[in-house]
Amino acid sequence: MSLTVTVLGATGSIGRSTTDLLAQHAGRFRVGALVGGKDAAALAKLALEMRPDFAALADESAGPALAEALTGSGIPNGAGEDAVLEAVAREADIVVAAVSGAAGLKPTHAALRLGRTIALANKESLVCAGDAFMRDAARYGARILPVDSEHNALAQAMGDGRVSDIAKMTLTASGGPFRTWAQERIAAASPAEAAAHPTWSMGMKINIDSASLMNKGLELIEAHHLFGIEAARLDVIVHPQSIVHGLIAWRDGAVTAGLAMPDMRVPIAHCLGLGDRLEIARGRPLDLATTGSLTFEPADEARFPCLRVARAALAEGGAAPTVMNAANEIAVAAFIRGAIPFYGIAELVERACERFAPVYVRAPEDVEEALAIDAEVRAWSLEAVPQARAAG
Ligand SMILES: NC(=O)C1=CN([C@@H]2O[C@H](COP(=O)(O)OP(=O)(O)OC[C@H]3O[C@@H](n4cnc5c(N)ncnc54)[C@H](OP(=O)(O)O)[C@@H]3O)[C@@H](O)[C@H]2O)C=CC1
Ligand SMILES: CC(=O)[C@@H](O)[C@H](O)COP(=O)(O)O
Ligand SMILES: [Mn+2]
Repeated sequence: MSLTVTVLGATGSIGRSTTDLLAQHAGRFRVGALVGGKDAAALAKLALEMRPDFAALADESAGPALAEALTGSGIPNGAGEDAVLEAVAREADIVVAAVSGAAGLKPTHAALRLGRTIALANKESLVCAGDAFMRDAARYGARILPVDSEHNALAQAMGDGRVSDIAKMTLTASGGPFRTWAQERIAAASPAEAAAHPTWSMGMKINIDSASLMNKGLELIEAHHLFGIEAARLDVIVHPQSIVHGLIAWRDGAVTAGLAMPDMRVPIAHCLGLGDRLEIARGRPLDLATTGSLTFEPADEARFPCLRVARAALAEGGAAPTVMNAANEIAVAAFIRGAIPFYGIAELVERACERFAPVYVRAPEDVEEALAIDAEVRAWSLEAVPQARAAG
């Protein structure tokens, strides 16, 4: 019997890698709902290829374009928040959560409340509302499978080991496009330069996060929630080849690691396989002899202050990660549209963390509270953008 897979963020980078795998293994999977943000043409094209049970866009105003593009196809569709929730409510064995940003939290949490198996790429859900999210996953019997390459590699490296036996869990970072750049050059970097990731093909927001190393900061917080491990036993190391994705040093000195070519279909296939290993057509097998050297170096928090800010938010706990994530999303969007320089991102995020630290001390009790804090910090950060520009 085939498994039904719903994809949130279907038209994005992770969404496309997922539907590529679903198409390759059409006998094993059927497509439940496909959900996108606002790109009606892209979702309609994908829906015509994949024949889902339902297609939905978050942006209500894009609904008529989607409906028109799917006229005569027989594919039910809709737009707006209710349509997205209707998509989530459709029967599914696996929900791939691949919306970008905290916008993914509500639909992913709705799937979680239905007790679904969730292949989670949307790390911002965990950064925004990690405690409540993981608590509700347990409460509603939802299984969370990590898609993020480092966390998936770490889950595989864990085997049946115990978290209490871990001495150190290390996430690798490619170092991003500015790994070897001097601080002055980074300060003047353009959005196009920041988006030129050296090893992975990804969406715009995560590309900028990788360039600032905020992505690795988000991932430390993600690992804390996924594995239930505290900050003191979490580490980051720069590994420019992106072949080793995560390492676990055990208390007896043994180290297990997860390796693969930098292709997101590998961790996605691991999640979709639910214990079976799926073949990936057109995948490049890892060949260490031709790869040559695997190199490692420490992360430089002076040139990449976002990593320092994220570590501080993780150490502080409470609502600090919620605040940090919201400010970062506004700052990244401001950088992309040219409103602030690259280091304006770290500056704005740090100011937001300082501003809100005394206001929100404890962790959000539920997802609704997390989203309320998120909205308040976004509004404040938007107001602060011109000041950040002057300061930068
Ligand atoms: N790309 C990668 O290799 C990796 C990504 N991740 C994580 O996965 C997530 C997705 O990343 P990526 O695929 O790169 O992002 P993309 O920007 O490529 O895709 C984002 C997707 O989300 C959709 N979307 C945007 N806003 C909404 C909304 N409000 N409701 C529903 N859908 C929405 C977009 O639709 P539309 O285009 O119509 O707006 C698009 O389908 C992120 O959290 C990222 O950190 C983690 C590891 C690796
Ligand atoms: C593919 C993936 O998992 C990304 O999150 C990746 O980690 C980004 O590369 P960086 O290591 O440069 O952040
Ligand atoms: Mn990652």
